[in-house]
Amino acid sequence: MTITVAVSNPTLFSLAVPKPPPDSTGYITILRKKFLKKLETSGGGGGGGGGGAKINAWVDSMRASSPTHKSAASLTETQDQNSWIIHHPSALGMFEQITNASNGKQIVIFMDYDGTLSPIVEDPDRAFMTNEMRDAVRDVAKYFPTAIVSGRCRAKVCNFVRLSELYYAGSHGMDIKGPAKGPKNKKGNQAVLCQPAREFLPMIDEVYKALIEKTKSIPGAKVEHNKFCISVHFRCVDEKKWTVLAEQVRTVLSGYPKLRLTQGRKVLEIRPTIKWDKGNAIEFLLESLGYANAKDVLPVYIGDDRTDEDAFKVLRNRGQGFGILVSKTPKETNASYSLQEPSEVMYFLQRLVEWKRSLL
Ligand SMILES: O=P(O)(O)OC[C@H]1O[C@H](O[C@H]2O[C@H](CO)[C@@H](O)[C@H](O)[C@H]2O)[C@H](O)[C@@H](O)[C@@H]1O
Repeated sequence: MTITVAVSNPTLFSLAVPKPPPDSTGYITILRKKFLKKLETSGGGGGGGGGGAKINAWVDSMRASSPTHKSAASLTETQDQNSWIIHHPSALGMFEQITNASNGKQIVIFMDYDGTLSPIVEDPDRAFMTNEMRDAVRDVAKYFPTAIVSGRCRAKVCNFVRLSELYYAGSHGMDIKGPAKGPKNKKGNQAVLCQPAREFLPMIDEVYKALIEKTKSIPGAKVEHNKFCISVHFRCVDEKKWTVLAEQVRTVLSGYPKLRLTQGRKVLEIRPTIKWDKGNAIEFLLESLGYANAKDVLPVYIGDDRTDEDAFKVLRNRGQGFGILVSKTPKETNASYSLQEPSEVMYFLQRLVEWKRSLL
C-alpha cells in the first residue's frame, strides 16, 4: 500500500538537528567519539515463577540496566564500543545503502514508541513526543505504510502520537488496529485487526489490581495497565528496594502460570505466555498489507528495547529489510544498524521523506 498524498509544506525541513557531514565515514567517526563519552550497561530478561535464585537473577538484571552503574570506559570496553559501531553502523551513515536496497521495493516503516520516538522520562504518563517528531512521522506515513509497535496499551500510544493515518500495535503487538481512515467493517466501525490474547483480559485486570495492592508500600513503584499486559516500573524506586519489589511481583505471578515476565528499561513487563510478540505483530502487519511472501517490500524497524529484538529477528530471518537499534551504548542485538537517540530517529525519518520527494 502506498499512500500518495501531495506534500505542501517544505518548511518542515528547517531541521533542529544538525545535519551530519555528507560523507558517511566521517559521520560514523563523530558518532564513535560521542559513543566513548558515555558508558551504560544493557538490561536483562527473565522468566515468570521461580524462587530465590530467580529473584537474584531478576535483581541482577534490574541492576545491570541501571544508569547508576555507569563507569569510566576501560580500554577493552572502548574497543568493544568501536567494534560494535563498526558492526552496527549508524543508519544515517548507511542511508544511501538503505535507500539503494529499496530499489523496486515498497518501504514499510515500523517504530517503537518509548525511547525511539520519545525520550525516556521518569513519569511514563509524560513521555510526550515533540511536535517536530510528530511532523516527521506524519510525513513518513504519506509515502510509506507506517506502524507504531509498542509495549504500551494501544489507546495510550495513540494518544501520544495522535496520527490517525498510522497502524498501531499496542501491548507488545497483542492489540493491532489499522488506520482510522482505512477500511471499515460491516457495522461501519473501524475493524480491530488482531487481538490474539483476548481471553487474558480478566486475568490481566486481576493481576493489575493485585500488583497495585502488593507494591503500594514501595515508594516510586508504578504499575501500568497496558490492556493485554502490565508494566511494573522501578525507575523511581530506591535500588535498596528492588529485591523487595521483585519478590512482590514474583509472589503475585506465582498464582498465574499463564503469565510470563520480561524486562525492559527499568520496567518489569508481565504478559500472557502465548507465542505472540512484536515479531509476530510485524509479520501480521506485512501480511495485512499484502506482503506476506513478497520480495518487493523493504521493512525497516526502529526500536530501542529488548522486546524490539523479536522484530529485528523476524527481519533477519526473512532476510528482508533492516532493524535499527536506538542506543548510545553497545548492546547485543539482531539489528543491522543503529541510531543514538530519538533526535537521530527524527533526522533519519526526515531524510527518508526528503529522499522520497526527490524521486517524485
Ligand atoms: O515497547 P515500548 O513502546 O518501548 O514500551 C516499553 C515500555 O515503555 C514505557 O516505559 C519506558 O518509558 C517510560 C517513559 O519514558 C520510562 O519511564 C520507563 O522507565 C521505560 O521503561 C511504558 O511506560 C511501559 O509500559 C512499556 O512497557
